[in-house]
Order: sequence, then C-alpha cells, then structure tokens
Amino acid sequence: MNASFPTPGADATQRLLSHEELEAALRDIGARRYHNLHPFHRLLHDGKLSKDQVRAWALNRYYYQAMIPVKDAAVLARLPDASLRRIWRQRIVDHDGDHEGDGGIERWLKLAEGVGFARDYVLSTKGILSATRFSVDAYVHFVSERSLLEAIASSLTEMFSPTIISERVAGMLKNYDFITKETLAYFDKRLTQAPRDADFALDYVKHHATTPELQRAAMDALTFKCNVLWTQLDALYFAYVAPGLVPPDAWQPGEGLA
Ligand SMILES: O=C(O)c1cc(C(=O)O)c2c(n1)C(=O)C(=O)c1cc(C(=O)O)[nH]c1-2
Repeated sequence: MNASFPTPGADATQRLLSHEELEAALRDIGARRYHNLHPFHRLLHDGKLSKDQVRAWALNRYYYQAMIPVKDAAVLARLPDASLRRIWRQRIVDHDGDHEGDGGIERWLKLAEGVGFARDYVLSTKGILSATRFSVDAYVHFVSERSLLEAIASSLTEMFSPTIISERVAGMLKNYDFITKETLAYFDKRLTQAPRDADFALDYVKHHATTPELQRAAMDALTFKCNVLWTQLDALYFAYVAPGLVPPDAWQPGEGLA
C-alpha cells in the first residue's frame, strides 16, 4: 500500500464492501476530489476568464489529450486476454481516430485552433507548464507500474466527466463570444464514450477487487487520478490567474497564435 495516497474514511477497508458499497465509496471520492470542484473550472465555466486564460487551458490540456492513448496503450499491453483488449483498444481508436484528421486528439487541436493557436505550436507542446507535463506523465507511469486493477481504477474519473462536460459546454457557449459549438465539438463524443468506458472499468473493478486491500488499492488509484487532474488546474491557476507567475519558457499571451 502506498502511504502517499491517503483516502479519508479508511475504516471502510476493515471489511469487504459489497459491490454497491464499493461503488458508493468510489463516487464519494469523486464528490470530494473531482476537478469540477477546482476554482479554475468554476471561472472557466462561468465566463470569468479572459481569452488568454482560456487559451492557456486549451494549450495545456492538449498534452493530457495527446497522452491519453499512450496511457491506454500501456494498459492494453498488460491485458491478458483478447476479449478485454478488444474492449480497451476502442479507447485508443476514439482518440487517435482511424485515419488522418479523425479522432479526439484532432478534435482537441480544432478546439485550440478555435481559440487562436497555430496548430504546430500546440503540437510541439513547448509552451505547456512543467506541472502539466509532470502530472500527465505521472498518470502514464502509474498505469505502467501499478497493478492492472489500479491502472483500470485510475480511469474511473470518467464516471464523473459527463456532468462536468455538460456544464462546461453550456457555460462556455453562454459566456464567451469567441467560443462556438464547433470549437467545443470534442466534447460531444465524450458524452457517449465516457459512460461506456466508465461502465466497463467500474464492472472490472467491482469483480477484481476481491479483498478489502484490493478495494482500498482501487480507491487510492482513483484518488491519485483526481490529484493528477487537480494538479494541472492548480498550475494553470498559479501561472495565469493568481498570482500570475508564468514560469520561464511557458506560454506567454501572444505567443503561438495563428
Ligand atoms: O473534460 C473533462 O473534464 C475530462 C475528464 C476526464 C477525466 O475525468 O479523467 C477525461 C476527459 N475529459 C476526456 O476527455 C478523456 O478523454 C479522458 C480519458 C480519461 C482516462 O482517464 O482514460 N479521462 C478523461
């Protein structure tokens, strides 16, 4: 057990939880730690950010998008049978697409271009915050190094993403005149992809976390992942909202635009 990911309510691991109790415990982690609660997201959705601050979000989050299929390829490589791989490989297709110009990464590039960036600048990732890179890379390392159960459990933040995505799309369309439905097209597909992926992962976790210790490991993995998401927003807030200290070499407003 890794002591660096403590989860409140540790007494819940004294006995084996039923599937329903385990699901409730996992949802409770999201209710307390998911990134919908972060002040940066509140500002983003409520129309309180400047165009440059929205640009900083789009630019940094590109790295998360670009690394998700790398993360999923690491999980895929560890899955022991074809029936599981057949299901998991769909995640890679969703992000990489089946051909040039298709898939979630491409749709995120459209979002970044929609707020003014030059495509090549976004692709280069040279303007992203180090904290973005470190957090996302930590997620890739986590799924490569921890147990398969922990790797799959760490994707369970997707149980909570449809709510924040709906809120974000509605809020951004209403509050920013530079945001259009086309710019946010990335999120349309996530509303069906995320529940499908989360249902599979939740079912896997319920059936493979067969001891109190394994259930605790799954909960800790979800907590870790919430922290991966939260840390990225902390870094954005510090650099581009308050106190507004942009680290050397990170994107400065005006750079990388088309
Ligand atoms: O917009 C969001 O708030 C949000 C959150 C998450 C998440 O909870 O990890 C994902 C996504 N979006 C997303 O678009 C996505 O492709 C995705 C993949 C994963 C994952 O862990 O495998 N999470 C998420």
